Amino acid sequence: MDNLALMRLEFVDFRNYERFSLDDIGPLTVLVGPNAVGKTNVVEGVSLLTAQGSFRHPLMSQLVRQGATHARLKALVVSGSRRLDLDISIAEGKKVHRLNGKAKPASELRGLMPSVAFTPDDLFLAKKAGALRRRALDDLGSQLSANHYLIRRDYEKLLQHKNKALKEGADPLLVASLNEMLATVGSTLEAYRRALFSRLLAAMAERYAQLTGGHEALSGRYVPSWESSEEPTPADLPDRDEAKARFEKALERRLPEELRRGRSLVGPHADRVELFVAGLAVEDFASQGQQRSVVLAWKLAEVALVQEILHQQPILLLDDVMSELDAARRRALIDFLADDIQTFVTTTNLSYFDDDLLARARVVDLAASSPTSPSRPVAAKPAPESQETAEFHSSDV
Ligand SMILES: Nc1ncnc2c1ncn2[C@@H]1O[C@H](COP(=O)(O)OP(=O)(O)OP(=O)(O)O)[C@@H](O)[C@H]1O
Repeated sequence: MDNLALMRLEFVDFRNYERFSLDDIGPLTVLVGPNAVGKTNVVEGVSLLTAQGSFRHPLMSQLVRQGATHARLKALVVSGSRRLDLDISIAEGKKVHRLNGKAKPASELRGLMPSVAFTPDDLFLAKKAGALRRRALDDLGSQLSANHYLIRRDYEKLLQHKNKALKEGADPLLVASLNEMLATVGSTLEAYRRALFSRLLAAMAERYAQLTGGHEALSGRYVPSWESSEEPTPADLPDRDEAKARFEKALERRLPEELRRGRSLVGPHADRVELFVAGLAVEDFASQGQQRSVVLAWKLAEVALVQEILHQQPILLLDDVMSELDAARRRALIDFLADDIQTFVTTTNLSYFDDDLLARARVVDLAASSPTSPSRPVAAKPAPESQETAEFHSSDV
């Protein structure tokens, strides 16, 4: 396994930071501070530099500090004698990625230094079988395979084009010709998603069993929008050619309805990613605790898949999730951190962490160096020896 490590971070005019830098980053960094100090912004910066995208899916302009014209993010990543300088500049709605000073398309950089983020919003992964689960699959797939990223991007462009045409009451012949392209691109995207979901599900089921003592089984299926959710199990899904043929038929069948309603009704944007605990749909039947275990299993499975497919340890970004988990699930997550996965954790309160973990962590108090909230001690636990502050200047917002 290749173990690239993030050694240095630097932001200029990114989110609330005029300047932020962190050096000599170790295996475990705990970013602590009160609400709105900029904890999520730091892990978002790491996500942009590593996953080449943000788990918040913001507009480009939102990343640039209010009042500034452009933002710059830099990271130094090292593995033995290998050294990578990653750099992103954002200005006028454009993002330029550089590797060792050379501009590169983001699609070439994905997977180089992958990361897995776990944020409170991920808890919604357990609540609905639609958009969020599809997006989580595509975000993971985009880091694991440049093709997944490109095919998803092409599909979204085509879909936008088709929706615009439908809205403007375009000629059915134009829509039919767009459908031809959609069938090819859409069935490929679906094939990527289905293959990825089947691997993710296997890893999730294993982790779910570990988290719950094996008392109940987690299962799931990927249901294409052209399929009835009542019938098939994943094993029954057809091969790629047959799937494309069925998708084409559904596009043809539903064209009159699409023309009438002015939007696209069938395709991977409407597929369902279904999950069941003991045979019952997670979003409808699972308890809050079961839903949290499902999400934790999903995230741990993402880490496992990155290791398995890219032979690379991902960086783990845990944004304010400790407060969302109960003691048992917190323990499970902390035990997982014992592995050699470079991790950033944000929290408002260090009491969620035990002494063992704090002893091996570097605790960075983001409030201590802020000009708007001058040095204050971190609450709840005595500051460990390694506690320090980051060098930064936040804006007045
Ligand atoms: N483009 C921007 N320019 C200036 N400030 C911004 C920009 N984007 C976000 N902010 C500000 O950054 C601040 C910190 O946000 P962040 O989400 O990192 O907080 P946090 O420390 O994670 O807080 P919480 O504990 O409440 O989640 C917020 O007050 C937000 O308004």
